[in-house]
Amino acid sequence: MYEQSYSFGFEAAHELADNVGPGHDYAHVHGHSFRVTVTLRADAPGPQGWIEDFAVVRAACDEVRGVLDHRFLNRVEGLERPTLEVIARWIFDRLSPSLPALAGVEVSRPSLCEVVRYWAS
Ligand SMILES: Nc1nc2c(c(=O)[nH]1)N=C([C@H](O)[C@H](O)COP(=O)(O)OP(=O)(O)OP(=O)(O)O)CN2
Ligand SMILES: [Zn+2]
Repeated sequence: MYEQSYSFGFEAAHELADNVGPGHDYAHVHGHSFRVTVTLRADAPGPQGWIEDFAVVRAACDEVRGVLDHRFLNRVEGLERPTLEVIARWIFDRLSPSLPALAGVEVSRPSLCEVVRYWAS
């Protein structure tokens, strides 16, 4: 089994007012630095000797980063409730058409030691 990973970061704001009571810290608009790691998996490399060209992975991730970086996530379609869990699944669904070997997406806030992983079952 082979795995290939690529990471990128983005900065964004959000609020989670629907998850908590009024006045709770999460209900106020606030920002985080997010770190994303996407993992591709294959039993064996393809005929070119790789799972996927890193340039292809980077280009797909750049497109996603462009939608998320310096944005208010609640206003991004599909991210109306922007928890790490929802963000991980949103990124997976956005990348999987162009990265067929995509196995999972990890989204973390390194400064808070908080990590969520979504894996295709
Ligand atoms: N399972 C999850 N739990 C929480 C999520 C999440 O996405 N998945 N998100 C949050 C909020 O985004 C919250 O803002 C996270 O911050 P928190 O852990 O409370 O840390 P602080 O904001 O207190 O850290 P600072 O040092 O003040 O930035 C909560 N839970
Ligand atoms: Zn938050």
